Amino acid sequence: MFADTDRLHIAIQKNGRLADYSRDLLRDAGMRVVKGVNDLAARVENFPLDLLFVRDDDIPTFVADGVCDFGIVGGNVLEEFALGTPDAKFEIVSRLGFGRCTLKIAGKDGVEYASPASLSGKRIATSYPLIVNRFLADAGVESSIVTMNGAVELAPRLGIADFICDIVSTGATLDANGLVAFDTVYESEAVLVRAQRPVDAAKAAAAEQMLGRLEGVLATKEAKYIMLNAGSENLPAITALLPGAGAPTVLPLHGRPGQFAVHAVCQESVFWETLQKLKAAGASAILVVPIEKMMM
Ligand SMILES: Nc1ncnc2c1ncn2[C@@H]1O[C@H](COP(=O)(O)OP(=O)(O)OP(=O)(O)O)[C@@H](O)[C@H]1O
Ligand SMILES: O=P(O)(O)OC[C@H]1O[C@H](OP(=O)(O)OP(=O)(O)O)[C@H](O)[C@@H]1O
Ligand SMILES: [Mg+2]
Repeated sequence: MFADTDRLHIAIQKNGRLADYSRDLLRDAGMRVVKGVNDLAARVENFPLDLLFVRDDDIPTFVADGVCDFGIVGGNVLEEFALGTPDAKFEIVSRLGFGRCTLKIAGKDGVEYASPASLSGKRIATSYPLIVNRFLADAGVESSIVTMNGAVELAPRLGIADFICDIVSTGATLDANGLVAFDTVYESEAVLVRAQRPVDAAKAAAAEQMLGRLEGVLATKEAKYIMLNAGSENLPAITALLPGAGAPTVLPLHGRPGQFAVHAVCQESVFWETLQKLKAAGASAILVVPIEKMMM
């Protein structure tokens, strides 16, 4: 299957934080995955695409080496790879809005941290030595880095490091280990990464089609169709409140002079607060409906 050069290949995480989101994204783009010959690869039956299920750490290499045309990987993992492989050829096609987390400097509750200078001469445990190195270099600080592949949060308790730099999302893992976050080193989310190498016209066309669909899926995730009624005097204030909407459609309401229906696609999240503001600005009969598919 891997040798089939007519088909696109995408590497996604086999198990872990990004695995389900990655599969869901491809499914939402209409890719019907059939079970593979083993659990390391699978074929899409209605599109020239094969999926490779791998460890997240291997995804940047697969893409940069051209084994895969695309990959879905945490921005943090890709950044660490890029710092260690400056000649690697790849490009980030889009940020995917899931796998959001932050690399943070943390230490035992009570340890002193005022600024990065507090790390001077200290030991920092991390799985992201190159990102941490850059952070230290930017701050003009010298520390020693202890590289660990996992369970980084244990390092201060084990006495092998004074600080850690690890992934934080809710902060529950830090809490559970008696650690406190002091500083932000890197903000991350999952990204779609693409190999930079020439491909034949058919494959290039398939890649563009896939990207168009993925763009549509990402755009519809937040997007909502909003409908409301309002008097003409309130239209300017109301249209200004619609989040990420282009020019809305404004139609006169039958038998109600001076009253209009406003329809718009909002590209950004529509929160309850927005609806309350719209109502206060004179809107009534406000409806917000999800958009299933969109192609711009
Ligand atoms: N708590 C979290 N919340 C949100 N995103 C996270 C969180 N932890 C990790 N991530 C993101 O998901 C990616 C994968 O995390 P995961 O913990 O599944 O990796 P892993 O254990 O190294 O998996 P693998 O077995 O593939 O090597 C991380 O690189 C990061 O981008
Ligand atoms: O701030 P929190 O919401 O607690 O999330 C942070 C934790 O999540 C990740 O680990 P994960 O749970 O994916 O397990 P892993 O260590 O086996 O990768 C990460 O390595 C942190 O330990
Ligand atoms: Mg990993």
